Amino acid sequence: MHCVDPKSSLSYGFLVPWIGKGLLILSGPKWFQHRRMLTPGFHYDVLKPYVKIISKCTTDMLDKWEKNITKQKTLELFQHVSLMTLDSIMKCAFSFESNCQKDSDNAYTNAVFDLSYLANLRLRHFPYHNDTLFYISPHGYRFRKACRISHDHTDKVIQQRKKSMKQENELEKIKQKRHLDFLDILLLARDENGQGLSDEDLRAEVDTFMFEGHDTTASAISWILYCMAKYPEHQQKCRKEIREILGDRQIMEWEDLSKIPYTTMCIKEGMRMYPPVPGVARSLRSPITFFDGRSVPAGTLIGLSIFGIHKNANVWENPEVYDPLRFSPENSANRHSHAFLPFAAGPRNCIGQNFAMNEIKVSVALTLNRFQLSPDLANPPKKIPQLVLKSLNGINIHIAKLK
Ligand code: HEM
Repeated sequence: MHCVDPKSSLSYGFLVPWIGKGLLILSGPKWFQHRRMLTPGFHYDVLKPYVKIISKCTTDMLDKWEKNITKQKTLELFQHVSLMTLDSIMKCAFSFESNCQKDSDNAYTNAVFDLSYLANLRLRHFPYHNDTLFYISPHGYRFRKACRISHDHTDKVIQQRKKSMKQENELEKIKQKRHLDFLDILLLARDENGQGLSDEDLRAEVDTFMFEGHDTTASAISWILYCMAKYPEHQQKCRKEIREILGDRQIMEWEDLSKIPYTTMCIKEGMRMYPPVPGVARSLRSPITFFDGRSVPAGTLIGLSIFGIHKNANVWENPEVYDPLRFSPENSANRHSHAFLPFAAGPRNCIGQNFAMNEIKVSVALTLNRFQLSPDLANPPKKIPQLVLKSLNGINIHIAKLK
């Protein structure tokens, strides 16, 4: 089961000083052991109560928008949505009240922005592959500073929980008070020898989930809302569907998630055109031969462009056209299972994909229920592939409050 191609140490190694050797980076038996240990953290019973939490986090974001409407003409989505997804991953996975949506300038999200920019810069700038050269450079200095901010943030979350667990001391008491969250699962996890996670492993997992759990979904939601702004006819259809199930309600419930098929198709088409994780890399364990006879030897570093796969004109007719009906059951039936890969595939696929889809559905539905979105034609986004897909000039739209 754990005989999968390892992550390329060149591309992922630059992330280690930041997110440590957590699930995203690990390979071999240790990855397998962690994956098995963490999978229960994404069980349906665990995810169910998160829908209300995410609804509340989205509502807090939308309330802020409503207040800002008169002050500013355009809204840069990514910064608002990042704070919302950070708020919700902290509340859901770590039961941590950060109030991060209250400050417009959050040290952790700013640090994540810097870290993903700098890790990507390092990968593309050959002299920076050398540790010493990188660390003595101004970029290396900024990277270390941002790492410290990020680690301080995660340490605070871990320490607070360890303290409260000591006080409560009994699992049953915790269970009665609230759902077992991801951090409980990490702290209570034991291997076959009864051994828990070391402090280093624990922090790596918290850092990994804190980052993976908010930056990716922020990218997904921002680009999907941008598509909604750009294609008003689809926006309107989604709104109609959403209002039919919500009625007078302002929050989404678990049962609603499966009742918005058109919106779900629009979400998928948004992720096809703007894949939040634009590519992955592997080091080949064994040689592969392609259908045309060409082959690549073992040990080769492979970069796989999810962005490119989603634009493959042999699979997607007119790939630059936004057409949610590509994802109707009829149109999807005969498509290759690996033609659409926002969450990758196989044993190293995204462990958080159900969490992510729920969060995207809730936030898109509640946003469209309350606001009319239109594009800022003077300032269209300029895509930049970092660890997640971002825009050089932000993702700007106009919003208007609906009755
Ligand atoms: C729209 C949102 C998301 C997208 C598009 C996405 C995409 C991906 C992709 C493409 C991978 C494979 C990476 C690789 O092979 O290098 C991955 C892995 C991973 N994702 Fe996500 N992800 C999302 C949300 C999340 C969330 C919400 C979490 C956690 C709560 C999460 C946690 C992880 C972890 C831990 C891995 C590594 C899994 C392993 O290797 O066993 N992701 N994700």
